[in-house]
Amino acid sequence: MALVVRDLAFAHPGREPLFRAATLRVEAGTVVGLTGPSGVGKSTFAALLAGDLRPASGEIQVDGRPLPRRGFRPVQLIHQHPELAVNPRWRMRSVLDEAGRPSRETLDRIGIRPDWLERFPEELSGGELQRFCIARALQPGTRYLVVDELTAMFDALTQAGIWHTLLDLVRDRGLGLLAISHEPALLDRVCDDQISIERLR
Ligand SMILES: Nc1ncnc2c1ncn2[C@@H]1O[C@H](COP(=O)(O)OP(=O)(O)OP(=O)(O)O)[C@@H](O)[C@H]1O
Repeated sequence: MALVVRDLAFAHPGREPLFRAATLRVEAGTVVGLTGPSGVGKSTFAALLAGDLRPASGEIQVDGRPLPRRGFRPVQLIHQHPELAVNPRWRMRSVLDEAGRPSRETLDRIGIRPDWLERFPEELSGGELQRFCIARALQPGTRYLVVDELTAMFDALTQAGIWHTLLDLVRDRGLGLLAISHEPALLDRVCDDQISIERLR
C-alpha cells in the first residue's frame, strides 16, 4: 500500500515546467518529509497529489489505483493558512458537516472543544482553526495526508501540540503522510524519511 508518483510532468500555464519526470513513493504508515527552497514547486506538487491540479503526463496511484478525478479524494491536503481554507460565513459545525462530521471521540482527540462548533472561523485562533482542518481531512476514506507548512504560523507550543495530535491519529489509522516544511529540525523529529524537491524536478 503506497502513494506512488511516476514520471509526473507539470507546468503552470505559460511557465517553464516545474516537473518533468517526478517520481516519489510514500508507504502507508510512514511519514516522509519534503524539503526545498522557496518557489521551487512544493505547494504545486502538493496540489497535484491532492487532485487540485492535473499533471500534463505521468501517473499518481493510491494503493494501486489511479488517483480519482472526481468524488472523494483519498489524498487530503492541509494548507499553511487555515483561515483561507474555510468558509468565513459558516459556523464550524457546518464546515465539518460539509465533509461528514467526525465522531465526538475523534474531535476530542484532535482537541476540538464542543463549544467551538458554534463559532465562526474568525472567533478561533489559527491553531484552533488548523485543528478543524485536520478533523475535516480525516475522513473514513482518507488514505494519505499532505501537509504544507502545517504549523509554520504558530508558536512552538501550539506547533508541538498539533504535530503530536496529527502523528498519533496518522499512526492509529495507518495513513501515509507527506510533510512539506522549511524546518529541518521539525522534519528530523517527525519523519521516517526525507526527500528534497530538487530530486523530483
Ligand atoms: N497558479 C499559478 N500560476 C502560475 N505560476 C504559479 C502558480 N502557482 C505557483 N506558481 C509559480 O510556480 C512556482 C512554484 O510555486 P510553489 O508555490 O509551488 O513553490 P513552493 O516551493 O511551494 O514555494 P514556497 O516554499 O515559497 O511556498 C513559483 O515560481 C510560482 O511563482
